[in-house]
Amino acid sequence: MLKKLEKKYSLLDHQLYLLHEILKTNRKLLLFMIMEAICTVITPYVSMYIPKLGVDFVAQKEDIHRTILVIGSFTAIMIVSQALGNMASRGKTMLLNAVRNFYREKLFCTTLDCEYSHVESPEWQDKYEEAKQMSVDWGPWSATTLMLSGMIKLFASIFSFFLYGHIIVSLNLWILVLLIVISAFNFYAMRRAQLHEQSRIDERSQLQRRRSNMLSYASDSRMGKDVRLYDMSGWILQIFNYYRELHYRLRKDVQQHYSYAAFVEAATLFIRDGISYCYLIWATVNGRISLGNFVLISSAIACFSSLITQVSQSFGLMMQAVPPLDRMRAYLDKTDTPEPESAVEIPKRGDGIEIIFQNVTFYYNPGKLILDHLNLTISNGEKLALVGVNGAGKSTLVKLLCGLYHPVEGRILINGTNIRQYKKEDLYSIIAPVFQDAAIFPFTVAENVSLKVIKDTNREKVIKCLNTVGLLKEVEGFEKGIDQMMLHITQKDGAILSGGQLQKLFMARALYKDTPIMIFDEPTASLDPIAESETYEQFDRLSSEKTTIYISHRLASTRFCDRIVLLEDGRVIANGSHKDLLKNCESYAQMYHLQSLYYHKNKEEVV
Ligand SMILES: Nc1ncnc2c1ncn2[C@@H]1O[C@H](COP(=O)(O)OP(=O)(O)OP(=O)(O)O)[C@@H](O)[C@H]1O
Repeated sequence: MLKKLEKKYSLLDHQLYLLHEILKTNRKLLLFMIMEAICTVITPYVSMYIPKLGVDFVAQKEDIHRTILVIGSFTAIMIVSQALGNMASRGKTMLLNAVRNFYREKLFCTTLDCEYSHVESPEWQDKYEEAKQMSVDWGPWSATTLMLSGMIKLFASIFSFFLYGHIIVSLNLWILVLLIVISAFNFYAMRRAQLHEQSRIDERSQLQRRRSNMLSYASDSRMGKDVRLYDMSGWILQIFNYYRELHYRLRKDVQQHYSYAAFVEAATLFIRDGISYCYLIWATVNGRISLGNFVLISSAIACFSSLITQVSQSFGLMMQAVPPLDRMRAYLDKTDTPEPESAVEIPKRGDGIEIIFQNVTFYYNPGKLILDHLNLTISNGEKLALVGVNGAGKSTLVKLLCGLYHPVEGRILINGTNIRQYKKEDLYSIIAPVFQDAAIFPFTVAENVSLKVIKDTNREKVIKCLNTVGLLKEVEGFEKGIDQMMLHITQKDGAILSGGQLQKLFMARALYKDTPIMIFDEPTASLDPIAESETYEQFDRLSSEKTTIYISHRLASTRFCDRIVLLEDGRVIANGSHKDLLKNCESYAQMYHLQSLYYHKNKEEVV
């Protein structure tokens, strides 16, 4: 899957890709780009002729009116071209910003929609950050901008090459050949420096990411407590300075290569200009060319030389944009598992639900088996508890059921159909999970329960769900009740809930969704054992007809379930009611009695 992110495209392929997108979404930009390129060619070309004409007219004692008219016209053309060029350049800069925003949004939407396994994959996240930062987040140095700006310069340079070349050939073809050969040396030296910079670009972006991560620690509330209480600021600063030093050394090394290129350029400039100007002076003194042409050709030689530098710079910038664009496009290419071609209809309300895990094997990384040929059937309306030590695979099992990951072997069936035969959204629509690490969004309390925009939120239902989980009283205490914004980090008056209250809110969310399958993956860990037990039993009463999976480490809280499944090493090692397991499963009984010693309020509570 990650191999797809390594896909490589050619420079031309990227250029055509960007042009194609611009043609579809941003034609004005294409117009500005063409206009800027044309003006970039015309302005210096016309301005080069003005001194030549001036010298020619003076030498030929031309009529003053004609002189003014001709030179005035050339000057006017130059000014208009310059103005149009500036206008096009400003428009282009604004629209290049729009291009970056367009791709930023595309990357964002791809990430919002991609398979969940990607979201949990650090490699994938890294690739996303890389693609985003280098392609759109670096302003004018972003790959999308570098490529498009480079194209304008290259286009203008190719045209100018023929125009200036034509002027120089009128002096001597060999001077043009000399200029090209010597410029080729420059080009080579510059390319070497650019290739060296490219070879270190991954290292540079990694360092920049690490540095910006370190910077974010200063304002990250999750880290703020530990940073202060464990006196970590000196340590963090030390690491930050270490990255800064590495970054500085890297930049110095890259700069050194550019310095060699600059030295080659200076040396070749001396030889190139020395030979061309000597020949030019010789030709002028011997009457082979006029004084006006001397002025024109000397300007053409100077422009030709800077043209070569410009070509190598634009080429280098475009080449620099290739790897980030490779990553951006590979990221944007659909890498998700395709939806089934002919999806099966999802069970309707009232159809009943039966879940079967059939020989399910799963691992995140080959070599560490998480579920090992697991078989489990959950019948309609059953209340099932999944228990087991940390890392036994309980959360993984429910992630598989939700379709967030897929079994490596075996199948999961809902009402006899492999869940991969259902459309993703359809499957999601029949499951209401509450995970340990659920998130609060910077919306109102009501929206955080319904997870819908306020106009589509059923306020009565929100209030009912909050009441059921025992959170209504707290919410009514907020100034704006269920319309109070949440997250005080992003909202000045954002509501702050305690860990336990947040978990109640997540449960209200699942109740609001009102689906035939409910999953509670330790959402009550922040509640005290008695509150957890009471909450679960209340849920049981409310969701009597639903198929429900409870995950908990507190065995007393799941006693009420129809069946308890004990997971160990990715397999079901015991399976039965609380009483059965106490009688027949030694490890369950041992765990239960150990916990009871801590939790029981009086002797009678321990079975
Ligand atoms: N995204 C992931 N990538 C790689 N390994 C993972 C990932 N998520 C979980 N694991 C590993 O899979 C194993 C099972 O994790 P899982 O969360 O399913 O266990 P659990 O029984 O729910 O544990 P706990 O009771 O601590 O919540 C653990 O060893 C964990 O490190």
